[in-house]
Amino acid sequence: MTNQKSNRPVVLVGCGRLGSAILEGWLATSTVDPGDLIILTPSDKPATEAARARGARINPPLDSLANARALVLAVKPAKWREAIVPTLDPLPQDVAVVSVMAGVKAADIAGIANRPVARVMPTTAVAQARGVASVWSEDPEARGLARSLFEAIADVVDLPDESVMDAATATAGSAPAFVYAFVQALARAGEAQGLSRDAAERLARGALRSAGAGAETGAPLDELVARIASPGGTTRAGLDAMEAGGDVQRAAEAAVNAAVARASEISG
Ligand SMILES: NC(=O)C1=CN([C@@H]2O[C@H](COP(=O)(O)OP(=O)(O)OC[C@H]3O[C@@H](n4cnc5c(N)ncnc54)[C@H](O)[C@@H]3O)[C@@H](O)[C@H]2O)C=CC1
Ligand SMILES: O=C(O)[C@@H]1CCC=N1
Repeated sequence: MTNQKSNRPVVLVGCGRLGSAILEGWLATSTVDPGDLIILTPSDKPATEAARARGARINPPLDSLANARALVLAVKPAKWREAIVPTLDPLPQDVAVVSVMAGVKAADIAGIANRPVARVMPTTAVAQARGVASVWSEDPEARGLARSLFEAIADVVDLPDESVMDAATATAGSAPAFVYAFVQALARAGEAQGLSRDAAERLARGALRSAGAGAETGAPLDELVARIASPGGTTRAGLDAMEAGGDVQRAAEAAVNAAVARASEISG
């Protein structure tokens, strides 16, 4: 049955840092059969080559898009119009446009694409099938399709309303960078206490990995803290110092609020 939904192509537009990560995750988890994958990209990347070797079509003639079921838009917010316009003529009317772009509103995309739109905000750990992805669409079919593309590579969080997508972008899409920045600050503090730079960075990176392993158990965050912080011990002393001036909460709020504000600027 050639017209079965699952056999219809998925088109990935843009194969940069996030597009490549999504592609790697799909290939690793067989979310999309490589034979059903079309990638539109101006620049070949290692992930694109790996996909080509497994049967994906890279920049085929645009009439190949005629039976597509989803078009995943993974370009920069400033580039999406020029990227999507050439695909609109061949794309079928029932294709879902799945945008992973920060800030760009579904209504703006629908206004040009004239197709159902879903928004997804993943982290790049989708490459290792360990991401998290917020999903929203007012169209139940597009939401379901977006979920199906991400649930094998991410913990999918359904958002009730598009208005919280910018908050989700700050709290997850951007947040691994915030966490890395904090871990880098920890390494610098350890260095200031006498560790070599190399040892401080390896230890801080290992701490991040250890924290990630704890997070993956699903235990509540305050319980994870309590497991490490012995009463009267070193961790409790460190936590008390961190919490005393409210600096950590302030830094988190500053980062999240600035990222949300930037998303609103992008959406215009
Ligand atoms: N990098 C990240 O951690 C995350 C990024 N995002 C979103 O993903 C989108 C892409 O971000 P990155 O991958 O970081 O950027 P990037 O700059 O690494 O990738 C963008 C890609 O789009 C390609 N491109 C440009 N014009 C094109 C066109 N007309 N047709 C097809 N491809 C075209 C470029 O060649 C480039 O490889 C952005 O909208 C961003 O908001 C969302 C969540 C996380
Ligand atoms: O920095 C950005 O704009 C994108 C969106 C979330 C992560 N990277």
